[in-house]
Amino acid sequence: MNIKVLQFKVKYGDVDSNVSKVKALFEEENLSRTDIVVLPEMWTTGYDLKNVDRLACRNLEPAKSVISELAVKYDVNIVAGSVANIVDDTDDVYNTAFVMDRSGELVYQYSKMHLVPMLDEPAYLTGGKEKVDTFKLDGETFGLVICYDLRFPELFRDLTLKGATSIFVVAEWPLARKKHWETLLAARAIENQCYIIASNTYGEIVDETFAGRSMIIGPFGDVVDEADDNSKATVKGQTDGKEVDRIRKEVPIFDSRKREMYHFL
Ligand SMILES: NC(=O)CCC(=O)C(=O)O
Repeated sequence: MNIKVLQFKVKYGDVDSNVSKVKALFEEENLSRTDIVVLPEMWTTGYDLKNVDRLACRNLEPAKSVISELAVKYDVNIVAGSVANIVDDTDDVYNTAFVMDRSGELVYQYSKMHLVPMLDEPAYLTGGKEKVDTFKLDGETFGLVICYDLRFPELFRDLTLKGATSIFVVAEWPLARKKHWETLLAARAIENQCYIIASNTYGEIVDETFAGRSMIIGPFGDVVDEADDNSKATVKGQTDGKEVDRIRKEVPIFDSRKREMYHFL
């Protein structure tokens, strides 16, 4: 699968501008041989949490329709990062990631379960109550987590044991913890012998500076491609199930596991 991760600067609290930017980026890219396009976390609003009740999508709209149209227009699957989202006529706002296939159909959605205290999410958002699951795009099995979830290896192991050979991490990860971002992404790839496809925003956005460094890491921990920490970029790479099989034969950790010896898994 040919993947493109779009690294761009999310505009704080300006849904219209962010939607226009995403449409323009799709227009700019040559997507004729791309299978999956990936966006970052909270791309419609940024971390404007004080206004999130007013800015949030409702049942993923209008973001879902925009992404659906782009998927059909460019014949591409889209891992549409995440958006602030309210379900039906409730008051709770979730940080919800979603995925649309080439025909513009919703394939998967997941609301972030680990809310990040360092960005004040628990004060404004409600944590997702559904477990993560895998989903298929063009016959390949994927997983998806959101930003702070990166610090919880249990999720990645769950997804890998359910058959994911590539896991997306959609994020707005601050520069202050860039080292953690790079190290944990590599660790999750190495320990699960899978591709990690990570999208982030960059630069100073009101009171936080984000780390950029969107990247694709292979199942042996090698960086396939990465963006720098302070500019717009497109990160490109391919996933290959045969490479995952090869690495898992070479270092057979899944055969060596001792499930009965672990307290939690
Ligand atoms: N948006 C996030 O979840 C940021 C996570 C973060 O800052 C960290 O884990 O460190």
